[in-house]
Amino acid sequence: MRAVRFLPRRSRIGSTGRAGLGRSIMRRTCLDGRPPWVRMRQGNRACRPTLLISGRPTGPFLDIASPSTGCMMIDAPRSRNLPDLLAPQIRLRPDDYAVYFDFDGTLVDIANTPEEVILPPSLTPDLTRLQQRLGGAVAVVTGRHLADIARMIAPAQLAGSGLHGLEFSFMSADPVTPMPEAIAPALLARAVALVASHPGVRLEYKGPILAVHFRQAPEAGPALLNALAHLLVELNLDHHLKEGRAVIEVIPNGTSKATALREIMRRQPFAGRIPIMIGDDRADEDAFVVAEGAGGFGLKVAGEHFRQADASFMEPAEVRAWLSRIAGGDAA
Ligand SMILES: O=P(O)(O)OC[C@H]1O[C@H](O[C@H]2O[C@H](CO)[C@@H](O)[C@H](O)[C@H]2O)[C@H](O)[C@@H](O)[C@@H]1O
Repeated sequence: MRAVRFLPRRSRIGSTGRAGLGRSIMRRTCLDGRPPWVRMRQGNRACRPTLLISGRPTGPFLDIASPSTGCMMIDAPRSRNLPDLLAPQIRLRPDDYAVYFDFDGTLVDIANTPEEVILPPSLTPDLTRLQQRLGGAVAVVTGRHLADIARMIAPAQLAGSGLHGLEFSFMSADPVTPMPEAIAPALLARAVALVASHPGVRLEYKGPILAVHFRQAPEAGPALLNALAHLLVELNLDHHLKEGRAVIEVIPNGTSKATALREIMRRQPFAGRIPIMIGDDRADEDAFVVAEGAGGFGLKVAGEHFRQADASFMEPAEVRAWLSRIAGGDAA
C-alpha cells in the first residue's frame, strides 16, 4: 500500500450535505505538493477513492486518497456510514483487510438462552466466501467456546479466539491452545448457590469462565453483580467481572478480547492488514481499541449495549447483509 502523508494544517472547505458521508470534508495538502482532492466521493463517481490510507490516525478520521489526483480527507465519518465506505475498499483491496466478528448479537440475533440461537442459512456460505476472498483473514472473536462456534458454523472453519482470549484456533496446523485451568471449586460452589437463590437466573459453566445469565430475570442483575464482586474479594481470586448483555462473566485477569485480537493480528494471514472488528458488547470494546490503535476500525452493532445513534449496524441482520456484500454475495 502506498502511504500518503498529510501536512498537519487542515482547512474546512465544506459540508457533505448529501449522502451522509460525514459532518464535513477537511482539506489537507499532500506532502508531495499535489493538489488536494476535494470533490465529494458520492457527488462524482469519477472521484471514487482508490486507496484507503488509514482508519484513525489521530481521531475518528477516514483518510482516503487517490494516488493520481491528490488526496481527500473525510472528517469524522459517522459510524452509520462506515460499512458503506469500507465495503468497496474491501472488495477492491481484499489483501489489505482482515475482518473479525463477534458472534452473539453480531453474526446471530440474541436469543433467550445461548442454546436457542438460530443460525441463518446464508451465514456459513457467506463466511466461507469472505474467507476465500480475504485469503483466510476472517476470524471469530467470542466469549463462547470455539468448539461451540465450530459446531454452529460447520462446515465453515474459521480462525479465531474463544473464551475472551483464553483459547485460539488458527487455520494452519497449529492445534487449538490447551484449555486453561477450570474455575476454582470454591467459586463454583458459591456461584451455584447464588444462582439458586435467584429464580430464572442460569449459570453457564465454561471451565475457566463462569457466565451468570439473567435474561429471564432482569431485576436480579444489580444484586448478582454486587454479590459476585464481593465473592471475588472474599475468595481473593485473580479474576474480574465483565458485564455483557443480560450476563455477568467471571473471567481470569489478563485475558480479554483485546489480548485475543492482538494475538490473532500477529499471525498470518492477519498480520499487516487493516483490522475491522465488529461487535455488540462491552467485551468487544476492548478489541475495538486494539483495532483502532492499529489503524483499523471498531464497528458497533446496536442492541442492549450500543445505542443506534452510535452504531454502524442497527442489528445482526445488517451485519449479515454487509458480510454477504463484501463476500461477493451481491453486485455491490
Ligand atoms: O462474544 P460473544 O460471541 O458475543 O459471546 C458473548 C456471550 O454470548 C452468549 O450469551 C449471550 O447470547 C445469548 C444467546 O443470544 C443470550 O441468551 C445471552 O443473554 C447473551 O449474554 C454466551 O452464552 C456467553 O457464553 C458468551 O460469552
